[in-house]
Amino acid sequence: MSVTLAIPSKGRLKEKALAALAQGGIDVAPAADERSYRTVVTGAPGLEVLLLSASEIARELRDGAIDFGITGEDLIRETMTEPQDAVEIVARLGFGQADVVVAVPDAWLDVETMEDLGDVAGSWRTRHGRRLRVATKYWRLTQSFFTRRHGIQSYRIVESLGATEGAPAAGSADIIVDITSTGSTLTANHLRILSDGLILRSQACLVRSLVGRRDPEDAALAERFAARFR
Ligand SMILES: Nc1ncnc2c1ncn2[C@@H]1O[C@H](COP(=O)(O)OP(=O)(O)OP(=O)(O)O)[C@@H](O)[C@H]1O
Ligand SMILES: O=P(O)(O)OC[C@H]1O[C@H](OP(=O)(O)OP(=O)(O)O)[C@H](O)[C@@H]1O
Repeated sequence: MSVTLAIPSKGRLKEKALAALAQGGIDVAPAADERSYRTVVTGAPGLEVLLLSASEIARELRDGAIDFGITGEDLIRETMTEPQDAVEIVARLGFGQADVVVAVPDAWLDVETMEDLGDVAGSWRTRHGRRLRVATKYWRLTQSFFTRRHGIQSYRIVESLGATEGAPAAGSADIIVDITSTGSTLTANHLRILSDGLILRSQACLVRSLVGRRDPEDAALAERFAARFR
């Protein structure tokens, strides 16, 4: 009988995820072999805690390869088309707060709103001979916000794997969609958030996978674990 929970193996969410579990009476210590991604858990019989990267946790929840995960809501929504069919957000944990936003160069004085951006995107091709380029690692969230929510059709996503805020200055994109918390990276790169450019307010969540069948004893154990954090 066992239930699996994955928590971030590194990065800004790791220590706070461990603290959130400790607050719920669950202590997680590294395995004897420090390079192992397994852990030693006390305070929750039958719970196995694994260390994975934050984005990997979202994928494993989607695929039903783990029962629970702690990761950012942005990664959950970016990884799944219909998150409500694949996962349940058991609890928002109050750390890892950051916003996914649309930001344009400061110099674009006439572009304040998504509607303004739609106008610019519409005429971009005629003026520049190519579509408006959006640098992001959030292509699913970007498409859904630009196309479905705001009816903007003419743009191209340039996939960015890091330092997204640098893309406009580097000339590899015109605008960006990225995560921000204090706003200092945007400011340092002379970028400004559109007034209605907030795509998602994200924070770290305890998430349960709804995918795959489990035996009744494991399901009961999973339910008791979820209830501790609801
Ligand atoms: N500046 C920030 N402040 C707070 N939370 C942030 C910030 N930037 C990113 N996050 C959140 O942290 C999570 C990603 O964590 P982290 O950056 O530690 O992972 P990562 O190491 O980049 O993950 P992976 O290796 O899986 O790509 C995301 O859910 C994101 O919303
Ligand atoms: O609004 P701010 O407080 O400036 O934070 C935003 C920055 O934080 C994250 O990057 P991070 O520093 O984690 O580097 P990363 O791109 O390697 O994740 C994110 O990708 C932004 O670039």
